Amino acid sequence: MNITDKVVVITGGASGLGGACVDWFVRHGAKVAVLDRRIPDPTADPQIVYLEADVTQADSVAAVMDKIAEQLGEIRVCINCAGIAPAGKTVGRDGALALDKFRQVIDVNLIGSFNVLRLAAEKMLALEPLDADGARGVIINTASVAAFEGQIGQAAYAASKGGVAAMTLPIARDLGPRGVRVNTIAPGVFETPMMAGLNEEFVKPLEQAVQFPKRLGRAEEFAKLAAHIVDNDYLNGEVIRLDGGIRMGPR
Ligand SMILES: CCCCCCCCCCCCC[C@H](O)CC(=O)SCCNC(=O)CCNC(=O)[C@H](O)C(C)(C)COP(=O)(O)OP(=O)(O)OC[C@H]1O[C@@H](n2cnc3c(N)ncnc32)[C@H](O)[C@@H]1OP(=O)(O)O
Ligand SMILES: NC(=O)c1ccc[n+]([C@@H]2O[C@H](COP(=O)([O-])OP(=O)(O)OC[C@H]3O[C@@H](n4cnc5c(N)ncnc54)[C@H](O)[C@@H]3O)[C@@H](O)[C@H]2O)c1
Repeated sequence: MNITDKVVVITGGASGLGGACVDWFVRHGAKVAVLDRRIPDPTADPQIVYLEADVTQADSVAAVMDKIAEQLGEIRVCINCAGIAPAGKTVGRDGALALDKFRQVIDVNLIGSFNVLRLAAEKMLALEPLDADGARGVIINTASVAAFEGQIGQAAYAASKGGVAAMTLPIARDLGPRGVRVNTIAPGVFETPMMAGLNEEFVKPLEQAVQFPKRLGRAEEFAKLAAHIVDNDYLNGEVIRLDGGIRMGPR
């Protein structure tokens, strides 16, 4: 799908990987709607609309989708980057992990992603096809390598990202007949404010665990893959690791 003048909804676009996607898609001529719980001072850029919303809230996200369609036009791409990655051992020094802590991670990362994509897909399915294939839209979710090799303290996070990875194909099967492609990126370890939450002593082993290049990923490298997924009409139903070949150890 050619991205010029298309409307792209990016959750978590106020920071990190989502923010890099905002920059990339604006630079390549898209109209971008940022859905985030933290909104920076709205830019003067007419190509970007910032909308404050919590991805876990059904009604507010539905209202925001309506606003985006009214303000920017037909939603053709939805990129789910909003997420949290708190750590907590199943049983830590303070005893069993509080269930609400586990629930919150699932709520934001898994349920929040589904909440947004289901409403974006509903908008896409009502649109005219863009080409002879019948393409109507593209959805990209964000999992993590933790979905496959979660570390100590990542039970909740890994479960949430495992769910994001696992739902990719069934949602692609649901939406394929109506021309919407669904893929998921599973990033390795990327230089973002989220990673800054991890003690430096824990980051070094992760950097060393990357096969090549031995460094953290750059947010623009994530955006470049997201852009390729949108551009390549034959990519569908896939979870794509973007990780320099890292296979994480227990810690
Ligand atoms: C409440 C703690 C705040 C932690 C913030 C976490 C931010 C996470 C940011 C990640 C964002 C990127 C996510 C992305 O998808 C990619 C990845 O998944 S990269 C992998 C990210 N890894 C983690 O998030 C690991 C999470 N786990 C931990 O941080 C810890 O295990 C813990 C849950 C905080 C528990 O640690 P402790 O309470 O210290 O208990 P332990 O028994 O495990 O510690 C014993 C001993 O080992 C040392 N240690 C603990 N964790 C690590 C580690 N990850 N690397 C190296 N060493 C570790 C710990 O210091 C103890 O040493 P001691 O004090 O006994 O000398
Ligand atoms: N940074 C990494 O190494 C890495 C690796 C693998 C996967 N990921 C995933 O990539 C995504 C982006 O991570 P990042 O590193 O850019 O993090 P980040 O913390 O820089 O950005 C996350 C954004 O999501 C927003 N957000 C969080 N909860 C929200 C909610 N309930 N509603 C709306 N917005 C919400 C935050 O406000 C923030 O702007 C996350 O899903 C994360 O789990 C990150």
